[in-house]
Amino acid sequence: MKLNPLVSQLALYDIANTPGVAADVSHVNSRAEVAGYVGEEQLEKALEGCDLVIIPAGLPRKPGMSRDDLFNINAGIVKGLCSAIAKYCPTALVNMISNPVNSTVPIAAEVFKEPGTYDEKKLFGVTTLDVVRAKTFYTEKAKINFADVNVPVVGGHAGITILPLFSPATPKANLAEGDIKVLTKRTQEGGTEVVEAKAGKGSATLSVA
Ligand SMILES: NC(=O)c1ccc[n+]([C@@H]2O[C@H](COP(=O)([O-])OP(=O)(O)OC[C@H]3O[C@@H](n4cnc5c(N)ncnc54)[C@H](O)[C@@H]3O)[C@@H](O)[C@H]2O)c1
Ligand SMILES: O=C(O)C[C@H](O)C(=O)O
Repeated sequence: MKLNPLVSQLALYDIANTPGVAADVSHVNSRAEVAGYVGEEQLEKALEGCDLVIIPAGLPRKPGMSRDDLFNINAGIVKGLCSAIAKYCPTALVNMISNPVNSTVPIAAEVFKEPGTYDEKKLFGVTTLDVVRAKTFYTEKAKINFADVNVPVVGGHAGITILPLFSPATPKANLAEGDIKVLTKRTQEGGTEVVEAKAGKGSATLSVA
């Protein structure tokens, strides 16, 4: 976001350690001014005037966990943040990263419906990672150039709800049905692949960006 030329102000909010992250990010050479806010008492200031709110707050999975196992803790965190969004920047676009995305997006919708600020065109679950993975695995298997590869992915962001569509993928590669099954499964399990490789030290962060 700091590198995005459309961003003029970047407000970082966390319950801890924001000043350090904000100082670090502020040194990226782009026009966006960076401010760090820490703790609930500064949430109002962080959100005031925001056009876009990106929510990556909450627990990541550990090996052996499903995204649903994060529900109890992350649902509460998302609910709190969305209530504040409804109050302090009710017209902002909201990008939900916190898992389980299949549940945190509907939670956000319900929170926004209460004060009447819900707009289905302004609430998004972040599933770009599924597209990134599908493109990478397809490109490697098809032995084609990475430029201009397109693989649509529909559905949600957990296991079999992630549905990569390799048949209409371009450029066409005419992969065997068995290969498509393997690529589909690997895309659906991409998050688990990273969580297991990180062995308890978090989930995907680099491929997301
Ligand atoms: N949708 C996706 O593509 C995608 C990709 C990667 C991670 N995730 C999800 O994003 C979430 C965060 O993952 P991570 O690896 O960045 O975890 P992390 O532990 O590195 O960061 C989570 C941050 O949330 C903060 N936090 C906790 N409660 C908060 C609150 N009430 N308000 C604001 N901040 C709060 C923590 O202090 C921490 O800094 C997880 O649920 C993870 O599963 C989703
Ligand atoms: O898999 C996870 O827990 C994190 C994220 O949703 C991912 O797809 O990498």
